[in-house]
Amino acid sequence: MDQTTRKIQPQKHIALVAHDHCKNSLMEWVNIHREKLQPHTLYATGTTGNLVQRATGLPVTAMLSGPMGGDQQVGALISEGKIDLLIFFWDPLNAVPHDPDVKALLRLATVWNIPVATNRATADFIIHSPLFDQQVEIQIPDYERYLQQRLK
Ligand SMILES: O=C(CO)COP(=O)(O)O
Repeated sequence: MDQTTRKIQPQKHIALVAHDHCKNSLMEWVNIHREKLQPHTLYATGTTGNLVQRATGLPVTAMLSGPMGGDQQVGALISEGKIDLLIFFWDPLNAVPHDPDVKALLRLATVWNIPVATNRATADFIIHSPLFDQQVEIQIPDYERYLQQRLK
């Protein structure tokens, strides 16, 4: 796949997602890093978003709840280049009914090469990275060229 680049702006669009047993941990993490997260635009799946907003007062654009399609909505935003960073505390110890959606979300985050934290330690590394508040250029699939080649 040919690659092109996309600029991630200093003010980022960040998606927050947590499975039920991980929600407290995510809310605690957001509270700890409230000041750092404040200038950025937050998105989330339904329950996570409402809980984060209630617990921290930060504005969050909430999609549908995960099992009802929220993971897919976040994945669609990633495919459209509208999400720059995914913080997804997924639960490795409990099954969820929408496991294919979880996989699809993680897959699209990898396809579009955005930074992803799937646990708290990685989220800490990302938020403490000097790149967190900077403009960053990432490599992404060159979709225009991909389409042109398929239409030849
Ligand atoms: O299920 C989720 C992610 O797979 C999260 O959904 P909620 O934020 O609605 O709980």
